[in-house]
Amino acid sequence: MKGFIFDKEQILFHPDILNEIHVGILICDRNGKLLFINRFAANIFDTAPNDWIGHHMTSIIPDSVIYKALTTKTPQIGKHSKWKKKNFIVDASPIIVKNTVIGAISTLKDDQELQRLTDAYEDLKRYVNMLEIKLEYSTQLPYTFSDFIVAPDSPMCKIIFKILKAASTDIPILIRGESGVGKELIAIAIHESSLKAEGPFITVNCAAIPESLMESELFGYEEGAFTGAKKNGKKGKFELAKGGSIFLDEIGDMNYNLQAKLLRVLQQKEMVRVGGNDAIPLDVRIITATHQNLELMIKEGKFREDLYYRINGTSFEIPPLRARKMDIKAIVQQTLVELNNHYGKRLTLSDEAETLLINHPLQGNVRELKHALEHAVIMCEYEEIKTSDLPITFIDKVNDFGKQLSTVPIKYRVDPSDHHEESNTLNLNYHVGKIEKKLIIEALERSGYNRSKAIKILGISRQTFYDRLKQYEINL
Ligand SMILES: Nc1ncnc2c1ncn2[C@@H]1O[C@H](COP(=O)(O)OP(=O)(O)OP(=O)(O)O)[C@@H](O)[C@H]1O
Repeated sequence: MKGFIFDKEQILFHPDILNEIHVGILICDRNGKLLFINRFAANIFDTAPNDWIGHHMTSIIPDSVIYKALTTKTPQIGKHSKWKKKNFIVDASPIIVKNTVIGAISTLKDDQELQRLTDAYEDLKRYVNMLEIKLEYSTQLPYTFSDFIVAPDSPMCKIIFKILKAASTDIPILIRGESGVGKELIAIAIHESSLKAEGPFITVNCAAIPESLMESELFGYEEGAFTGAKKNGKKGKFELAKGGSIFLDEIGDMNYNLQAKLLRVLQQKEMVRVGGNDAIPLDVRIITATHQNLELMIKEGKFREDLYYRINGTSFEIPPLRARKMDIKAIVQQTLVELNNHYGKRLTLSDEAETLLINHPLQGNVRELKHALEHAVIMCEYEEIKTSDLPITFIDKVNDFGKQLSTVPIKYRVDPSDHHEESNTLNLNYHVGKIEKKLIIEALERSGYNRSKAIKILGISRQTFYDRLKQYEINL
């Protein structure tokens, strides 16, 4: 036990009680002599406690707040104070017994500590805010849609409720909408809230699988069905999805002849493996998606009308992200929290960057938005994401889209020629590489990061495409 004489009384306590806390404490007597200083305060003042105890406050800290509280007999709250370039906040109060001031006490908080606490508080507030948003619509939306971020006042909420009604039946569902709006995410949620939730969820991207392989991919094959066929044959996606759901993504890209085979399978509720004879019963929920106008394709003779009616028990159109700006905000907010956690950062978004995101055409929808944000989080070197941290091509698109947009100041546009490294070189590979990379990124963005479409746009083979992604470190 240690202590001090206070107003002729010996006061004893264990010093750790006041030394372990992250707030400085000073106590002085009725004459202004320092009686006690805890470790935190001593650190702020860069002194050893014993060097100061017994000295008059005015001799150690001229204009000290504690002395002012003592002499004016009035509490001094939230006073900013400075000591050798260190800023801190001081609260001080006289100690009054039986109407007589017998001393004073003050607390000191390091301004940096205050900053740290404010930052932590802001982080926590953002997190709570995000949880509140989640909670608000999670009371309305079922857990199966927990990954699907929507604002509480989003038009998507109504659509989701309708989807859920359909999900609980066996009816085939067609999901429509631009690339990247979340059709696959919705298909997963439909499966999870369906009667077949316990079974597998199998995805087939009808645009990505070469036509020649599609039939065996879907329906499987028997041993010896064709050259290169595996021993014992192979199960198709429909067989793999048994008891669960099959999600036929980009159904509009399915070859016309195969459409007829698919229709037969759906009508007869059974299928036969390529090169086989035995009928295998079909026990799957059918969910399809497309970004194409199937009705127009039917008129143009590119999509079978009978298949259209078979897959379209009911259909839902997911609006593009630019048509539901409240969702952009909600997605940005939550994605930033997730990215900060992932990259160990504590970044916030500047107003300019937020304005740009909200006014962006976002042709690649949520996928494009998330990619742009991740790029910005990785590139950002300070505490706030600026417009210039977003990908150049992304900024260019908003400028092209809305030249009238006064909200995106021209100063935020980054000119690629600003990067002078090696710009004087005539090395052909260097320049060809730069152009190739730019074209690949452009194709990816135009296709809403749909690889198959990007490959088509670029007119290169899948292998070359993936080789280039690796070579230019383009992460998808
Ligand atoms: N509302 C949302 N909340 C959170 N993430 C979303 C949302 N919508 C889409 N995403 C994310 O955006 C990306 C694209 O979503 P998804 O693949 O489901 O879109 P899609 O419409 O099926 O695209 P495509 O037609 O190109 O296949 C995924 O990473 C998905 O998780």
